[in-house]
Amino acid sequence: MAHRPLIAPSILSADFARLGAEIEAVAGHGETRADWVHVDVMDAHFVPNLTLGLPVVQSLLKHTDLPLDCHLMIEDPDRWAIGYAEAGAHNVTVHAEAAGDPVKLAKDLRAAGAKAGLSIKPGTPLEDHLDTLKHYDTLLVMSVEPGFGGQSFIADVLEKVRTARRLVDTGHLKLLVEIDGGINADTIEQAAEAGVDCFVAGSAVYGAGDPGKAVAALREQAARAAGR
Ligand SMILES: O=C(CO)[C@H](O)[C@H](O)COP(=O)(O)O
Repeated sequence: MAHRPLIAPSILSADFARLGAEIEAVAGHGETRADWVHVDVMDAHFVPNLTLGLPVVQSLLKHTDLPLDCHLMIEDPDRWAIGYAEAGAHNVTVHAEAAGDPVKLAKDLRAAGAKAGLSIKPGTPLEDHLDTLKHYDTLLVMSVEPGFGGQSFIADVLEKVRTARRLVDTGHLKLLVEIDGGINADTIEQAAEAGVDCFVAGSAVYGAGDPGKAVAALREQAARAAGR
């Protein structure tokens, strides 16, 4: 992995009444600028929480030039995901546990101009999806049970990261490995050492006094741990 670590602040931990300003806070210049903004779409069915949907994403896209990394924690993503791609989201990630035909969906998302991601919950084995990973641009490994920010990092999922990393580095796969849940100054190094490319961080960024500085610090820590 030659590129610098990507940091994607999760607006799940932002003030929802000030989303535009909260994204501005990580849209500065240089090291304080986030690489992507992670948008958690939750429907209160696939996960026990309700956040935001396509109309809010459409508004955010008008407000920022940062790439939106839309993580759909919803039932029936086969029906809803394409709208996010058509709206202009950079990545649209669906859950392996929720999608009926995730490979067809990935093809449709790419045809609509987005990067296609597959996400797996902590208890979902990567082995069940190895044959189809070539169809995706990102693999989002959940390191907490999806639904809420501020949970503790589940280190067991790093074995899935290591497996994916090996397959990418040996040329068997071409995707970015992303991790989401419990990423902070105490956990980011082990994730970086395991081979993560993109780190989603909610409370570690929006719970910090200066979200931009938190982005820079996390990126530097990950780069050091990964030897970049
Ligand atoms: O998808 C998520 C939860 O389902 C969030 O993106 C994630 O938990 C980020 O929050 P934190 O960094 O505080 O764990």
